[in-house]
Amino acid sequence: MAAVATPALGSNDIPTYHQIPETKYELEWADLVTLDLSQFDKPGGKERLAQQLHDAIQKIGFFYITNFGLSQEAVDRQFAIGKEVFNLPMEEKLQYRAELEKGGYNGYKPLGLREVAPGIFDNTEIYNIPKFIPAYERPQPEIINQHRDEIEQFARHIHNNIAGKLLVLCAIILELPEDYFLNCHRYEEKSDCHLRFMKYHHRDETENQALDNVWVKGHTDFGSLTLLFRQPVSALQVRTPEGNWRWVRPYPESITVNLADSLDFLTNGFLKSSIHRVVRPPPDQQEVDRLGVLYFVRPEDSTELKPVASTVLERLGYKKATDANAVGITAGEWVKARVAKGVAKDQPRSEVGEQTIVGGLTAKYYD
Ligand SMILES: O=C(O)CCC(=O)C(=O)O
Ligand SMILES: [Fe+2]
Repeated sequence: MAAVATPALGSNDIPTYHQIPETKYELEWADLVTLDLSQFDKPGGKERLAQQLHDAIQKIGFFYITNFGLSQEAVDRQFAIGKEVFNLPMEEKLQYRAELEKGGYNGYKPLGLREVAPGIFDNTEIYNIPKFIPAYERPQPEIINQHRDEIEQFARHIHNNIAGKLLVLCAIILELPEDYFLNCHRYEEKSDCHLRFMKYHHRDETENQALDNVWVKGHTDFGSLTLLFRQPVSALQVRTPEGNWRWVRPYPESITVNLADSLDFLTNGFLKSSIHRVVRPPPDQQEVDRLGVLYFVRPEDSTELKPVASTVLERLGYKKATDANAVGITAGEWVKARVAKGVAKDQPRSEVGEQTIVGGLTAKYYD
């Protein structure tokens, strides 16, 4: 019998991840600013980046960052690990199911948990990995345990060296002490920050039509910042202030970043939580399952979501709390309530509009 050639893999090795080509279609792309983080430590660099970020958020709370200190190889390793996680047998993945109904989100979220249109269920599988601190130790699949050091290094780098820089830029914009937001985003403290592997299963024509091609309705994210590592399948769209949807182009070697609810609350709407959605990819990418690697940055659980005292907010008229209901609610409560509402059976997620979350606060969903 002829021997079957197998690649020489060590026990911890996994296949190299190859990204597919970008779409050939010319879509209506969003015009996003790129922040080159290699400028951060140069003289005057932080201030220039803060100015750029300030301009970006006036238009749209989405931007790219480059030169963030992780090689493409390191990023691709995370895609490779994520792919292996989703390739595990369903019964194994279900052993790590997240307690979504109780507002817990760490672990596995199976495909099709939410009915997004009558008889049609969501097309995402998610695996969330919390911070690597004792409070969040939990059983993980072997594939994660085997690569734990690599994943932890990756996550800590994102948190401390990428998100940390962006939080400093936010403080500079608000003329606050540079470490202002760092003090409520400490890695060792409890918070809902997590690294996420996410897989969108492609849909057939009938499903796409029933959904008007919208896979995830327009929404804002819950935390402070969301970081999306570049992947080539075009599907993410941002909503412009004029209410138009524009595609986010997969910019080479970049991370796409958006601002989220908690920063919006903390700045009384000055740092705007950006509205985005996920739609059917263009025809040349329709048959692929879209794998994502994301990092969600959220304030420490105990952070009260009340507006900060900033002279900039005062000057620009953002001082008065317009949404008094956010005062007294903590970041931890907000996120848990939003997660739990997101899976609750009685919530018409399929509809556009406002959803009550906690203490009179609402979340809006867009077409
Ligand atoms: O997959 C994407 O590009 C965006 C995902 C997203 O909006 C989310 O998970 O909140
Ligand atoms: Fe989102």
